[in-house]
Amino acid sequence: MDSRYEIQRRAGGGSANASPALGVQSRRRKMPPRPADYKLQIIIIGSRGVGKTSLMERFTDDTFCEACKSTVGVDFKIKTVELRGKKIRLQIWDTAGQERFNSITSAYYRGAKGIVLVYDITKQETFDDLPKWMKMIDKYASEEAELLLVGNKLDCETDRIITKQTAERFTSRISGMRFCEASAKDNFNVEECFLKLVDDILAKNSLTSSGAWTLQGVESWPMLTPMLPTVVSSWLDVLCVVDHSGSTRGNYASRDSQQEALQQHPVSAA
Ligand SMILES: Nc1nc2c(ncn2[C@@H]2O[C@H](COP(=O)(O)OP(=O)(O)OP(=O)(O)O)[C@@H](O)[C@H]2O)c(=O)[nH]1
Repeated sequence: MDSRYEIQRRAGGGSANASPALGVQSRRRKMPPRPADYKLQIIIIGSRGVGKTSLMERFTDDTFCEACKSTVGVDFKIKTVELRGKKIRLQIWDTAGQERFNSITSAYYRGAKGIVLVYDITKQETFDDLPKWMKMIDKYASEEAELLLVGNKLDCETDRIITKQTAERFTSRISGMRFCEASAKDNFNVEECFLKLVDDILAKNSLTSSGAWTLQGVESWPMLTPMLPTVVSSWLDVLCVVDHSGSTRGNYASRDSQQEALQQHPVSAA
């Protein structure tokens, strides 16, 4: 197969009566965190119920939801990591697995530097669906995107249907695709998988080339900056806060609003 399947200002700071020690501490608190050097987008795709949201939430918040609602359209979360001496802000897009949302989710493939394709090791049909997802990748994603196949729900070993070897065989047919197994529930191998993907992206893209984005700060959004929670500072985050009343995650279920957003703020800098 040839195609590639926060600083809140603390009260007390600056008081003339404050002890010298407190003054030092207060000044320290005012030091802003070092800004991220780069921003990358990662998209998580795969069939319904395989654990895409769970993997994202485990990686970004270290939480697990036993009875999550199915994703509608797309959601995202932000996580900042340090790799290769650089601070990288990851924008992780979690897509709906239901086919009826494909027309919405497909618009998010193009800006992604990394694609996480997930199946459930206990559900044959989610593995059988992989070629269909590869077609989506071929059609909508950048050829430069790094691919990672994740067999999720490894805690359910006794119910395993898809062997590791079967998945490795599938992966070997796809140029450059990596494979790992993980459990969002047990927090097994989740961070490792994501970090490996990010490292691959960094290795492939020169950090100073157009392959990675130089972070654009919120300074260019003076009217909106006071509205932003700490973790939300890019233009796209601003857009989502406006749309979703302070939520740190976005959700676009409307194709019109999504297209409008993409037109006003192109996701890809390529
Ligand atoms: N045992 C086990 N259950 C998991 C794991 N990851 C997710 N689940 C469960 O699987 C179900 C679906 O998880 P989600 O994260 O919502 O799956 P999704 O792929 O985002 O689903 P859609 O949004 O419908 O596409 C939920 O009941 C989760 O609690 C895991 O690693 N192990």
